[in-house]
Amino acid sequence: MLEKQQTVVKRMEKTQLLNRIKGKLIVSCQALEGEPLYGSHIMARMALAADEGGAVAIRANGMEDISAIKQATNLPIIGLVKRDYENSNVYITPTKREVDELLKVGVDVIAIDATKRERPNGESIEELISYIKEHNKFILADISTVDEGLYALKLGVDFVSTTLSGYTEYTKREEPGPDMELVERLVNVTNAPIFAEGRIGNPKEAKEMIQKGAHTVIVGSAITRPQYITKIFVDGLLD
Ligand SMILES: CC(=O)N[C@H](C=O)[C@@H](O)[C@H](O)[C@H](O)COP(=O)(O)O
Repeated sequence: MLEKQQTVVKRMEKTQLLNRIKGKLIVSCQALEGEPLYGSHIMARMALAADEGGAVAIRANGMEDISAIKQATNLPIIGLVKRDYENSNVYITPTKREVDELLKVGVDVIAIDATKRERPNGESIEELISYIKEHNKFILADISTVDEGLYALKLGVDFVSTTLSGYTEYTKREEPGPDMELVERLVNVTNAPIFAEGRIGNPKEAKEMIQKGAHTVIVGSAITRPQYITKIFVDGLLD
């Protein structure tokens, strides 16, 4: 009976979260070592600013940033851990080690690289997803193709995000801007919630993603990376 009740509670929590973010903006507050705004206290202020501006959730990287952000805002957190491994190009929550760190710090959703690429230490996407599900956590699958999204859903992830379109060897593209087509194709083949993420540069593009069927939009650099925003203006003056 207890298991059945837990399932019902999780389903209600998922519905509440989806209703809270539907058609709204999630802000990714991330800065890696070497970026001007690197530092948990800075990312916490970024998250507070995003909250004040009307963001409905925060995407954040690493235990320190997530812990600091949780002090600054009560918004739901999509957590990930970026870590490079020698024998793999997968760096967004690549293994159980990163999942354990997110379980320790506490997040609402765990974001993982769910591309078809080789994972570090021979770990498989199947075992990573079942490990997270054993811990009763919602999963956001960061993908770069429709097939990766469908496969991740088959494995039981809760949501799919177009985060890695243009970043995998087999989806590299020169033109700037978000992958509207990937969102459109995904919403046409599944009813699962599709999050539009990656290179969304302005409110018009964000709105277009929602109109194409994305459940929510996640924007990072265009809001939280001033070095990127400055370059957009500098380049714009040269046009
Ligand atoms: C490719 C990769 O590692 N993307 C990361 C995923 O967590 C973040 O660095 C992005 O900022 C985030 O996905 C939002 O995208 P954009 O910054 O383009 O709005």
